[in-house]
Amino acid sequence: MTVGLSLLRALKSHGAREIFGIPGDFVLPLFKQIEESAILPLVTLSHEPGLGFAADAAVRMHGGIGVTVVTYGAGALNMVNAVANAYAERVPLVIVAGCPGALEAQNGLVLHHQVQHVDTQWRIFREITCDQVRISDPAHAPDEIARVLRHCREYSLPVLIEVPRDITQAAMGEVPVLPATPYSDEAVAECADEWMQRIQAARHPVLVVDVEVRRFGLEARVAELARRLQLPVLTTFMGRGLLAEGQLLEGVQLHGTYLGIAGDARTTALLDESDLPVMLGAILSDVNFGVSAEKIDFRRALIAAQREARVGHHVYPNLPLAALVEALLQRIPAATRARAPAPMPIDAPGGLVADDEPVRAADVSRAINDRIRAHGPLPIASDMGDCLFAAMELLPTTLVAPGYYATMGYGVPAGMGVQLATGERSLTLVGDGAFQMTGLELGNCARLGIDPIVIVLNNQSWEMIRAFQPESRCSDLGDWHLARVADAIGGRGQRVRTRREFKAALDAAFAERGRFQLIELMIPPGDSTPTLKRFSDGIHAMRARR
Ligand SMILES: Cc1ncc(Cc2c([C@H](C)O)sc(CCOP(=O)(O)OP(=O)(O)O)c2C)c(N)n1
Ligand SMILES: [Mg+2]
Repeated sequence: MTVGLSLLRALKSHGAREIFGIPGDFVLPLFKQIEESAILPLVTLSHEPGLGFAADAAVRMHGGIGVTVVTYGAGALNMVNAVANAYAERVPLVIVAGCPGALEAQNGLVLHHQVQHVDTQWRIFREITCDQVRISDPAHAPDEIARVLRHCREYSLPVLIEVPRDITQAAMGEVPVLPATPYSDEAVAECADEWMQRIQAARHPVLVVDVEVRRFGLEARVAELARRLQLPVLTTFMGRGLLAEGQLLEGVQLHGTYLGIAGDARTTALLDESDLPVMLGAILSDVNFGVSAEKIDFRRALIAAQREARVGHHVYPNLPLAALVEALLQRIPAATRARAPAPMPIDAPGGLVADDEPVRAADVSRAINDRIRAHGPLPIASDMGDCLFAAMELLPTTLVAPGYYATMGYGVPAGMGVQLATGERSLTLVGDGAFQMTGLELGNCARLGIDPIVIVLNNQSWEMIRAFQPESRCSDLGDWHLARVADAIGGRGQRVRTRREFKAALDAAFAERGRFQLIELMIPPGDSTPTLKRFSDGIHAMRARR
């Protein structure tokens, strides 16, 4: 077997479902084997940032690992921001990057795509991946690749595999799937005992769930834990959309998303006034917890994330989240206790009034919630901008978004990745500024056989920038007539100004299959969702207090 085929088989055996790639001369030998072997389907897009975001969203939906294949230098370095997003948001993404062969790397000439050093790509990716391997010696490479792929899965973080272009055809053995990294059952039991003692002694415990619960496929088990513990449940900003699938919510007291000063006061109080936050898979980020008026004292919390568990000041290292969840479940009788009070109705506006009033940012969640109430949840991708705050106003539904890393450009490629991964039509929320960055990837939909629906909140500005710094004039973007752009690249564009037009356009978009749909909402400049307004008011108020 060749290096290329063995690597492709290994990616598949470790949970890859497809390859997102853009070729270049440093990876053409590998591309040839990808296409000839068809071990994994190949999806090509137009620009590496979009490629990385699409692969990120796909693996968030189907689990396993995501895979991108890019050329050396110009390709891989063009994807750095998308990989950084995956690292920050704990996404298991494999970057297979071409690199120079051994001989050409030493022939004394500076190579095309090379930067300061022939290893610059490697050095940059060490900062945004948890492990790396360069396949330079096929005799030892299988074990090294196995180690890297296990790290990708077990830490749910990106990894780099460099493939020198002169080695792709060399012979290499099978890459083993290593057994799970061992950990101490005793430590898990001791931690679970300690957590249970504290949970039973607490007066107002609250369960907070975040992205690692999905990354490790634990939503059903965590929902069962929530049912048995009978605790109120909150998601973090990043964890919005967790437990939203199907029956997961049965008997779970999901009270919505913690938004601190920007959220519903009763929901916020569940965490701010809790004497024991139990935080599963939580990233302690400013977006998740920085908007708390009462600075949360995490020393009184129980926190399990990044393969360790914390209790007060001490830490249990090398403790997988799945093992802890199972150990906790073993300590709680399955018999359901007295029904706990029903959760508070999730603060989700509905009831779009389809009249001739100008459409506003607040109407986005109203219209989508009406759709969810009438037709059930649907997978949603959101970009960064006020659209992400609109996504916080939605009823429980699957959501992929750069909730913590907060990069623009994620939405459109992510919505495409969602449909490519699940076959389900996705709905994407994106601002006009972010659409300008990666929106043209939609031109690939016809070739890929997908038909996502995209709602662009076109306020003709970087409105969030203006919200944070009103005096900035750099935020004006002008009118790009994005509905016409959609028509030009194979979709159907509808530009709407009133709420009546919005409702009609949304109904028409869902009614038509076979081409992507773009609804361009002409939002009045200066308008924003109530959630963004509360966030920015709250942040200004907190800054004023400091
Ligand atoms: C790649 C990238 N560049 C810059 C930013 C900074 C930034 C925001 C955050 C603060 O980092 S929000 C925002 C404006 C977004 O404009 P648009 O997509 O039109 O959405 P809206 O008009 O709803 O704001 C920028 C430039 C970013 N998050 N990501
Ligand atoms: Mg905008």
